[in-house]
Amino acid sequence: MKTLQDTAGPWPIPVAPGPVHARVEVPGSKSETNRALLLAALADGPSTITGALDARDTALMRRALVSLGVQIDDDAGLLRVTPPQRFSPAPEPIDCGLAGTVMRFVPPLAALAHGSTSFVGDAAASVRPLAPVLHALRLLGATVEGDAIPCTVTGPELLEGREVTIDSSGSSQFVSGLLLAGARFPNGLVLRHHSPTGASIPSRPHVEMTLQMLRDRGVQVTETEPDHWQVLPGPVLANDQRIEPDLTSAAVFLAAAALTAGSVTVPGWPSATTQGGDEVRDVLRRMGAHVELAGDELTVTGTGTLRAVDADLHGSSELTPVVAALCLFAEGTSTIRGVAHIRGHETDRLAALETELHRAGGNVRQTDDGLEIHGAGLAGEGLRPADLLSYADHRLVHTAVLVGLLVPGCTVDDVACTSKTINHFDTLWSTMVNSPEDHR
Ligand SMILES: O=C(O)C1=C[C@@H](OP(=O)(O)O)[C@@H](O)[C@H](O)C1
Ligand SMILES: C=C(OP(=O)(O)O)C(=O)O
Repeated sequence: MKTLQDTAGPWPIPVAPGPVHARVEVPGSKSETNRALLLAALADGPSTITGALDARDTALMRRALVSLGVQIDDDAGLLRVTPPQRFSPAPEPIDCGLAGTVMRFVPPLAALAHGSTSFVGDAAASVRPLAPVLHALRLLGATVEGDAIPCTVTGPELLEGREVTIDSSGSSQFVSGLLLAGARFPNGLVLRHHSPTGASIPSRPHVEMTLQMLRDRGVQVTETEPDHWQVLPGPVLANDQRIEPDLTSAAVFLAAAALTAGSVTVPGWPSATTQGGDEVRDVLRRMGAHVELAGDELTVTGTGTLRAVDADLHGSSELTPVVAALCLFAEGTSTIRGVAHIRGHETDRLAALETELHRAGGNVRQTDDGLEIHGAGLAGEGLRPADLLSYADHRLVHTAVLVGLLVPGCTVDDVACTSKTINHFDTLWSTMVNSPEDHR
């Protein structure tokens, strides 16, 4: 089996030899891990984190925090995080890679260091929106050069501001990043979202995740009215956190069951969660799959029927690339709506999905806020083998492997970019596709 290490060129996507039957242990949530790391760095004493995701985005977060003076020890997967007395400016530019959570969550923390910290990233990072966070830091009293990656944040002796209004319709991470550090600003934080066009904050469950993790650490944060938060200044209490599996990462594996009339089980599924990826259960059910949560095991069983769906993914926009692949094989015309802002994700996902699904013969059109997909049915009528492109976007690889699962002869150019959220994705995927039935 070819793995990332020996794959230089396009990766031949494994074709389903029949129904996929597998049990897949999905790594920890990127969103929870990076919040837990950041909050541990801001805490009043050492914290531990178990089940943390170990992938590129979390490695970048760890390195960023260490360069600001945080100590992180890895004891066979148990992370011990010890905050410094006071953050020190990073001696070298902080590499954000293509991680939204690093580029939006770390600058507010860097503003607490007295001195200058620079931020750099992958080529595509510089077109991801960041200005609202940097604008807020200026209002709070930091000096900021730049409006995107690369940029430099210089913290004063004391941040004197308190009230900021930003437009967070481009990403929920703007609000999350400011709220996460808010209790450590000397005057706390009063934060409002206001969009001149009336556009709302996307990926709302991620804001709930931020609020819940703050409250779990004793931070007093209230949503005084819709889109208006107040964070009181005070300590962030150290704690010990266990990270849930990443439910958005799980989606691509579960989708394989729906596409092949197979059955995929993901253990560790939380009964209650703030992860937007949990929405995948509802989408799969509405498309015709059988979805069952027994204890903490989620099993999706394909029924051989895949119905078109009208899916508003405004709250769970990360799911769009996987849902788009499912819609490609559905019976009838599907609509994905509410996700205009994913043009600012790792790539312009609406344009990329339109182009790549076309490449495989799909009948797909991007709309103002989503996609319209005329499904080819599970028989894949009219679809053809294609050399699919990923645009350095891990979730475009997820789309590609689902297309190639049913359309023999497809490749994807950069399977290695999946390491953003899943290490060794190619091995995990090939193993799942080729699992013998008795390995359920
Ligand atoms: O806060 C977070 O951890 C995230 C928020 C969401 O961002 P957007 O609001 O930009 O969609 C999500 O898509 C991203 O993958 C992770
Ligand atoms: C949008 C995503 O990532 P990021 O955290 O970099 O915004 C994603 O993982 O789908």
